[in-house]
Parts: sequence; structure tokens; C-alpha cells
Amino acid sequence: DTGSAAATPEQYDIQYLTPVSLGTPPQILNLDFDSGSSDLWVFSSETPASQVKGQAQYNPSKSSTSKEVSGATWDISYGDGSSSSGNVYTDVVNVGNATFAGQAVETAQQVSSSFTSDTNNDGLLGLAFSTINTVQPEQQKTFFDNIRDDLDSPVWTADLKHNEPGTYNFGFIDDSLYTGKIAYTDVDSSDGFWMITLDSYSVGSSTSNLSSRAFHHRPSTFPSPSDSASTPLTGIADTGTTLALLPDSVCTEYYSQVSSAANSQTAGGYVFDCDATLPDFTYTVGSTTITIPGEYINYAPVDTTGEQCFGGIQSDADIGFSIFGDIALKAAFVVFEDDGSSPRLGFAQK
Ligand SMILES: Cc1ccc(-c2noc([C@H]3C[C@@H](O)CN3)n2)cc1F
Repeated sequence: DTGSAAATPEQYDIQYLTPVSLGTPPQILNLDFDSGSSDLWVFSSETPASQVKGQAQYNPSKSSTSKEVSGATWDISYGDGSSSSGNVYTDVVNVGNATFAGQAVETAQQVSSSFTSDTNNDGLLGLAFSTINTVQPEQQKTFFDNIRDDLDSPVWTADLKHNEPGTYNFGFIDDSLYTGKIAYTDVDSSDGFWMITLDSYSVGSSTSNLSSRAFHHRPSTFPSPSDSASTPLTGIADTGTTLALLPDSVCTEYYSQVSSAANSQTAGGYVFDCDATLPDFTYTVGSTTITIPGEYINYAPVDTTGEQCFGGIQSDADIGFSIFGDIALKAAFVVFEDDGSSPRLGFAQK
């Protein structure tokens, strides 16, 4: 079995939506595929009308293949403080022709205001590890965990793009979607996330090592060249987070190269003049180097004057690890591989 479906960005690539077919006859909803959580939940006939603003709603009573999971409930909250909760059914779920008959479909009986106002988003499809699925009393499996054994290969891939549709594939690696070689790194899934350590990062195309510049006498007190070119970054690959949330030291290093940049309390992060030239941000996995072009890091205008823009790289606020969200992932072809025992993440240029 294999599946392939488009990942279409909302404005500013804030999130990517992918059509999913639920039930019999098929009910199509556009879901936010999230490698940072593990619940498949949908706006439904059980969502109060006051909390629905244009979203498509899954109606289990209109599906001949739906079955209520008696006594099961779910309740989830996301990194930005939004939340949702409700009941659980199983039904046929089809993503680009990859199909599983008994997938847990979590119907929303409550969604927080940010989901209500997100009018094109009909729910989430979690692709992190099933150990953090929130259904009680019996935890449910993610779509990928359910279909993994039927897939030609135990992988799903993300080819997210800037301002244009990309692709989520299940069960195969499409060699036409990347260049060079895919470099793999081991995943630590003990917290339920696709957690990895990137071998190094660097800011800008200028070398991070001062000694490569015209050599002038450098008093011994001169700070040693920043060795970001060999500093690892540990974090989670999170397709459901818009930005790249990195350690404060990395943010400081990056925005020191942007003369108009400031860390604004009112804007809630680093902002700069919208016409600023931004340096690239590069990270390496093994022998593969991924370059996020500077223009990807001009995320969006802060307000309608369009003078100040919000950075795509922001602080991870001491969560304890970085969050490699869409800003970081859309520059790469990413392979999420899990044979059930030793998960890996692969990165390739494209
Ligand atoms: C309105 C809305 C809010 C949040 C999210 C959301 N989806 O994935 C994530 C990240 C953060 C972490 O929780 C898991 N992945 N956040 C989506 C929304 F449509």
C-alpha cells in the first residue's frame, strides 16, 4: 500500500492542509498533518454550532462503517495553548489511497477559539508516536502506526514548500522529490516526538570562522571564532509548528546579522524592517547540508503597515529542546522512518 496527497499552505505557510477521506460514503476533510502530536481529531456533528465557522464536519451517523468506541474520550492542548476534546469512533480513513479500516477518529465536542477562527482547518492528523495519543481509557494508534505494516516501506515523507503545494507520501520514497543523498539520523522517541540532533548549524553564507577572513593582528583577547559550524542542535521535527524555535544563543547570533532586528515584547519575538536582507540559515545532518534561504525567514508582516516583519526563527523559550517547524522543514525533503523499533529521520536537499 502507498499513499500520496497534497500539502497546501495557508497564507504565510502558517500551516499546511491535506485532504483526508473519512467513512462510507467518503466525507472529505482538510487536516493539518502534525508530526508533533498523535491524535486524529476532526470538527464533527458533535461540535457546537457556536464553535464552527465554515469548517467541514465529520458526521459518524452518516457513515455506514463508523463504530463508536464506547466510553472513550480525548482531550488535547497544543504548544500555543489551543485545545480540543470529545468522543471517539473508528472508521475508514484514506489518505491519498493509503487506507486503514479501523482508524480512531476523534470527534470534537469542544474546540478553543483559535481552532474556531481557523476556518479552513477541519482538524489534525497526528504523526508523532502513539505513546502520546490522548484517548482514555484505551490509548489509540496514529494513522501511520496503523498502516505501517501494510505499507511497501515503513516510511512517510514530507515535501513542504514555500507558498506552493507540496506532498505527503506514505509507504515510499519518491526519488524525484530530492537531489543528492538522504542523510539519516537516529530518533529519540522516548518523549513521543521525532527528536533528533542536527550535527551543526551556521548563520549566513559568510563563514562562521573569523580566521578565514583577511588576517589582521588579533589581540589574544579577541573572542575565538564562533564554532556554530560544529555546534549540534537537539529538537523535534514538527510539521504542525509554523516557525523554527531555536536556543536564545542561536537567535542572538542570527539576528546580530540583521541591523534592524530587535526582540520585541509587544510583537512577541524578533522583528525587523520588512525590506531587510536576511542571512541564510544552514544546518547539517551527517553529510547533507540544508540551507534555509534568508527570504524564508521573513515570515510575515507584524501589522497592516507592512513596515515591521516577524522572524521565522524565534526563541525556543527554554522549552528544553528546539522545535524544527515548517520554516526549517520546507527547505528539505524529510523522511520519517519507523520500522516499529528504531525510528530514523532522513534529510535531503531539493
Ligand atoms: C489553531 C491551531 C493551534 C495549534 C496547532 C498546532 N498543530 O500542531 C502544533 C504543534 C505544536 C505542538 O503542540 C504539536 N505540533 N500546533 C494547529 C492549529 F490549527
